[in-house]
Amino acid sequence: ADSDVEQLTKDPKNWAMQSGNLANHRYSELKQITAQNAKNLQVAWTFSTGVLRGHEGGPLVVGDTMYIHSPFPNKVFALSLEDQSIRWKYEPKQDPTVIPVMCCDTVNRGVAYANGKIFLQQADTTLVALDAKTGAELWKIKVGDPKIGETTTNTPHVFKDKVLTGISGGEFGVRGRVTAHDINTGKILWKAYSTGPDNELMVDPGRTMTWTDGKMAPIGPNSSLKTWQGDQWKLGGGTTWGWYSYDPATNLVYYGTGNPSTWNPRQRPGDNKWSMTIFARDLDTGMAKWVYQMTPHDEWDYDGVNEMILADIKVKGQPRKALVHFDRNGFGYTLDRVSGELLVAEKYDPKVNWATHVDMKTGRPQVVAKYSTDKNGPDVNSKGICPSALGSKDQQPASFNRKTGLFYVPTNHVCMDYEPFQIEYTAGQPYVGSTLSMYAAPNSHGGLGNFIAWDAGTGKIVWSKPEKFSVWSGALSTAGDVVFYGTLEGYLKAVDLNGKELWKFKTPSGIIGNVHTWEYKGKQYIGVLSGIGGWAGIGLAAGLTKGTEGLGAVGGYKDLAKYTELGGVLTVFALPDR
Ligand SMILES: O=C(O)c1cc(C(=O)O)c2c(n1)C(=O)C(=O)c1cc(C(=O)O)[nH]c1-2
Repeated sequence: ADSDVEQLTKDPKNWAMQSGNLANHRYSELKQITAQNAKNLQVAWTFSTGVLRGHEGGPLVVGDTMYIHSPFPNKVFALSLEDQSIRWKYEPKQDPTVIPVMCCDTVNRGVAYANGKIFLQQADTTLVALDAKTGAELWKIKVGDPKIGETTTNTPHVFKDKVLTGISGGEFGVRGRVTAHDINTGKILWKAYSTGPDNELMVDPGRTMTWTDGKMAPIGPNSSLKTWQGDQWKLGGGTTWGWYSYDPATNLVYYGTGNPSTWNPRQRPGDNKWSMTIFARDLDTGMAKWVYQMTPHDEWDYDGVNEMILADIKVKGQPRKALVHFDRNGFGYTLDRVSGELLVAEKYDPKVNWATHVDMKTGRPQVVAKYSTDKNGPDVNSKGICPSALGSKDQQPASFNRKTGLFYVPTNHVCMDYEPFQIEYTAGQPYVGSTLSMYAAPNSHGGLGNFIAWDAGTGKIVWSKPEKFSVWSGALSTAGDVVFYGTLEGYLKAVDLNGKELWKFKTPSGIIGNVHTWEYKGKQYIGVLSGIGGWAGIGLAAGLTKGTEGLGAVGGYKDLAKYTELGGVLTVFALPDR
């Protein structure tokens, strides 16, 4: 039977999934807080998680209870919304040797809820189900092995009667996959890899389709194996640490795969399928209906895992069941989510220079030779590549506003120098093979970020608001015509539908969490986790100082230390009582 999660997300008083609903909208129908009164927002209450390092994701609200998570050691708190008392607290025991095999800070993107259970995906790859009333463990299962660099950071995704887990470790030669579990027992129902033989990919060579020559065509046999040398696919990456979505009408689940391992592209000739790919799979069987590879043979670390947003919008004048995806590679993609057809692929940061455009017939980006780190070769520093390896956007999810039909997108405005080198694989050791430095996009406003509004039907930027740092926080838009996002300095900001700043508040630490909203006893609240970290904040989070450390992020974001310090705190806002 289906779980209650879909029903719970239909009541805007709840915030029952990390992204608000199955379609990853990050949009709320609540409208007590409006563009007119947002300037009056005040702090209602705060809560410290007691954990330092980066706080991604956000709490869930179901009924009168809030569920708050933390980064490693992955604590979970159930708070009463009545008096903020702690109903229960859960803290798993985990071996801290997992910390050094997490590429981009000890982040966790939050818990999931369904049928009276809380699902937590721990850093050490344990998926645990807790009783939402008591915090008691109901079952747990380990989905990976940190000894070979496998960790988990993404939220578990509950769709219907299943909970889906991903895997991280593209920087350690981990072989990506998605695993579907029974929500009642944790039992594995299917497991689908990103690379390898057809049966392990869970594809049907004759029926799994992809965009070829301006139309959909079957992928054919050995579609992944053919695109790797020897058995390199076994260490091939394509990890699955992003934000998935699900469409009940088609029963398809959508997610993206990350970079191929290693970052030295000369070592892995071929298209490296199906890394950097959007998968559409039948939720019940796990079989792929269609796939689309955004960045064949990646040479820049443009992981394809960013959120898959399902939106019914007009594309070039025609109503479409679309999937919208802001890829790390700097292109905003609009696809038909039923068939997989490519509809729009345009740059959502005008500084993107590694490719001139996406060829709409082949679906392939047209790479500029000067920025090809493979052509330039190992031990050559390819300079001035935009975007940097963090992409024009990383994991920070955008909001789809069902009223305006537009997307509000937190972005990076960062370029890089990238120097690949030969690397040998050693299990559990970094398998990166590149030295990076990062800096604000040259000849622009000097900042490292923009917060933009995007029209996915035409592929055009509607407005762009410059930011000093990358916007590493998930956005929220509401029926009150307000858009919220957090900044790395620590401001929570409210802007109107034209991007005009209405209000801001400096929270205790830099924000990489996602803004969310709920209603309790007739009052609308806005909440956000602060706690600097993630890849952009890794210098502060892990105490690194050398510019090229943190894969180049330490140098790029060194000025953050002038604005903020570590510490995980939830800050909750509301309008004053009249
Ligand atoms: O390839 C991977 O498995 C993997 C995992 C993660 C992660 O799990 O956090 C990140 C990345 N890659 C990555 O490329 C990246 O830019 C990144 C940023 C962050 C973050 O939380 O700020 N995580 C990750």
